[in-house]
Amino acid sequence: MTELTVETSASATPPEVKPEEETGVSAPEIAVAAEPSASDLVKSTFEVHVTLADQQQDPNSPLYSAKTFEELGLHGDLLKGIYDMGFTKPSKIQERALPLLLKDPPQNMIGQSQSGTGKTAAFVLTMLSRVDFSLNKPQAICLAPSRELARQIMSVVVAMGKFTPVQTEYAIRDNLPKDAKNITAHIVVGTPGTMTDLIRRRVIDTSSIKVFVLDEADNMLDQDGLGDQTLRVKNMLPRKPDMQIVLFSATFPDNVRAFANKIAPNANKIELKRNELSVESIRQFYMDCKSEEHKYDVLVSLYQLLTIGQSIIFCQHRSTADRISQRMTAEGHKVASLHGAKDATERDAIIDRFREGREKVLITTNVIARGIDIQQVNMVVNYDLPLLNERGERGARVSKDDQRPDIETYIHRIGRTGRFGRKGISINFVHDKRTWDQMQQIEAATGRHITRVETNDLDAMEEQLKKAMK
Ligand SMILES: Nc1ncnc2c1ncn2[C@@H]1O[C@H](COP(=O)(O)OP(=O)(O)OP(=O)(O)O)[C@@H](O)[C@H]1O
Repeated sequence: MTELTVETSASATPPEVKPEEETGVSAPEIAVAAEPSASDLVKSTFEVHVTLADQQQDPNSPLYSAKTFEELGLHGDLLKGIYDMGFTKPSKIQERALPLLLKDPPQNMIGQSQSGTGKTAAFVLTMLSRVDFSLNKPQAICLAPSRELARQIMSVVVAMGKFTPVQTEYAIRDNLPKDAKNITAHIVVGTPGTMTDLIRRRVIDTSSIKVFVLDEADNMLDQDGLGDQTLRVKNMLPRKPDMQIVLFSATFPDNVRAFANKIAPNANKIELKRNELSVESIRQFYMDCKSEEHKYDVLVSLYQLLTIGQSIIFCQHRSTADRISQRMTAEGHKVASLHGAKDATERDAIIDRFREGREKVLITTNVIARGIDIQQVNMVVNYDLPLLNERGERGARVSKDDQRPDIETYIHRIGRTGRFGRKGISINFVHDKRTWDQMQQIEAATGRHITRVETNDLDAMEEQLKKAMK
């Protein structure tokens, strides 16, 4: 391996790995308490349960925990990429997941960790370290639920693989010419519909694929949403024993977990406790609005606060996102709006401008509720709470009478702030008994308190929220 001289500012005191008392799960399992580290931005404490596929092995063994990137046996070019990105030591999830992901023979992984804790680097490193760069064929496929997230994942592949000869290609809509032939890139990142299309048309030859990654896996396997297409991709991959299937998300609701176990059999598992699904560094608030119309006035009164850092406003429908962004723009406020009805080029331009900080306020739908990592976002507003329809489906139209909040989407939405230990605030707008009840259900399910913010006294409101942002 190439020798590296690495400057690190970290004086990491590795947290102790503590054996867990009886957990009630048949396979070996431990709890790892993540302790605050002065040199690290990850200050939250949370527990993960590690369950090894091989029940003869001890998950408590140092073999399954890496306090440094060096001890993972990565190629020097990859280590260089990691340090070039400014990472000095593995985050909690990386510490636990990477030894399992990189082990030979390859094993499947179902990994859960809170939003903004570094799951992407874990699966990107897995793909990069398994690819044979001398073979010009696709060897790793990664699927994500939106083009925005696929593009972001690709930027991590490119940054981390900067010192390697890795070649990459997108499988996202309107990216390749219609007559594109035979992709020779090593790693292909995309959305399930376009990936299916490219494999079917034999533009992607899957015979050498050895790593299959699903980011936001619960969403990708959601049988009412992307599940069918994801399954189609999976079924077109070669059936070989060393195929590594890697599923990651911050949420794995019970109904998806069973399906995940089928898709990734005999997987090593890292799981979060049910009431530790969202990070502590996100302070959650709500505002009592008098009516649907009053929600707009309250949003406008927040404008100064929204632009202190950057903020994302989530609406249930594209039409609402368009309506409020047009109205705010007409009234002289600078806001951008992004949703799935816009064309690909426009979507790319909008998210890129927001990423560069050229737009401060982004009004959007669930399309970017998951995965998007923009560290300057310190505020998320749920203009509408995320809802499921009466059949428990997300993404489909929800009528006024539907009652159930979409807890998973809520957790992902607020996770757009408070990235990697940074502070962030989220504000829910409630305006009647129905939305109040929905918020109560969210509070109960996530186990995190949601504090009321004064809407009548603007100065008091600003003071309260500014304090929480510091
Ligand atoms: N070891 C590390 N050291 C420093 N920063 C890191 C490290 N690992 C990841 N990060 C940074 O942490 C941020 C969040 O990481 P990432 O986007 O992978 O989170 P995630 O767990 O996938 O979140 P989500 O569930 O929202 O998708 C990124 O900006 C990433 O660059």
